[in-house]
Amino acid sequence: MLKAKSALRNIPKRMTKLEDEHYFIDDIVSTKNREKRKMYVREGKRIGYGSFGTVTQSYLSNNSTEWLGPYAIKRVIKSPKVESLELEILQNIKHPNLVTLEFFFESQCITKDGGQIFQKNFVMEYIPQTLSSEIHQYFDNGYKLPTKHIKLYTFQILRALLTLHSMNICHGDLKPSNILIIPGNGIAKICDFGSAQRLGRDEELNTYFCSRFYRAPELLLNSKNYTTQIDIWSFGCIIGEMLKGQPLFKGDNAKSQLEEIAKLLGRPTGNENRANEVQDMQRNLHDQKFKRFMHWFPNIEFFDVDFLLNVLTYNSIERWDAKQLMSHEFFDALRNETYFLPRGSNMPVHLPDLFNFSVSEKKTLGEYYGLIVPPSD
Ligand SMILES: Nc1ncnc2c1ncn2[C@@H]1O[C@H](COP(=O)(O)OP(=O)(O)OP(=O)(O)O)[C@@H](O)[C@H]1O
Repeated sequence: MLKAKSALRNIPKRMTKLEDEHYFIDDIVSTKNREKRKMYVREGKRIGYGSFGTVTQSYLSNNSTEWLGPYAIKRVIKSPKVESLELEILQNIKHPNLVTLEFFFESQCITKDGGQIFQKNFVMEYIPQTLSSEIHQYFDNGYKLPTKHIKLYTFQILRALLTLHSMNICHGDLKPSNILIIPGNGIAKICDFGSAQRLGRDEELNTYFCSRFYRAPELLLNSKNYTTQIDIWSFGCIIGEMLKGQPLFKGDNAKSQLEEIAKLLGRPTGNENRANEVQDMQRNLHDQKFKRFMHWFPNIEFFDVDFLLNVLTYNSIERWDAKQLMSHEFFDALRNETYFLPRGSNMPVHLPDLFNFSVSEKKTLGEYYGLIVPPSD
């Protein structure tokens, strides 16, 4: 893996290197019309160096004088056997809350010991901020993320998950650094489909994926029967992080990760029953779990605690899915008021269009559609 990583720093061989800063490729595919064309590529600063590849801020040109961009180019090693689900998702699922792929191309490079590495290059729209950097911007300066912003970004994450999950695809690595945001207009888009999996096939499922702090209890326990609900758990961890300014559960290994989770949720009894839980909660506000949530997340409303309880649930069947969560009172603030105040601004800005659901989204939402859109829509 180390060898591969150092090889990735080289300019790929099938591209003709013209000058230090740009090179020529003769078969770049546009996702708009699937046509192949010749283009120049100029790679700039490195913006991500993940476990699977590199991401650089880049520009493209038809003539090497006028440059289009910036774009983000993610370069990953191409497996000769496995077809890339990452490319399939980026190419085929167009959604306002999934990062847009503009072009892609293949390349190859030579390692120091003379081996050959084949690579895929995804040329995506460039979105300079992540939810992770946004959380830091606030908390490092002694502020909390405004509740409206939390609701705005999380609603869009759920909208993206609704579409992925309706295709039985789990993202598999949801975390704040994989949520790209545009703070000025409140847009959020999920990126990084490198760990995505299509579930429901009879193949042996991998349980070792997803960054530990965001890994669902069923994955920590090595269950082979997990569902797309593992992303909902990660989603809950993201909200927790937006509220607290740091990862909600920070274990050093799977066992201590489960212990951290138990500090908030209590120990799993093996017989969690959501219906009873709600009854208990309504009957007795001093319910232990509810009290712990209130203690961990002071200053949030009753309904917001209820929302979190529905997300951070051991039993993945009782954990609410994307459409149920989108219909929760937690998001009423987005249905009732159409403005928000971007960071560092005192001019309210119109919320992005959150409810312009496509035909297939409406079909997936079914009876929930009426509960999710604002009354006048
Ligand atoms: N379209 C984009 N625009 C701007 N930045 C991006 C874009 N895509 C990815 N990035 C940045 O690059 C980082 C790494 O990208 P990505 O997660 O896709 O790669 P990875 O190798 O799977 O990384 P990791 O192992 O950290 O998940 C992201 O966390 C994000 O900060």
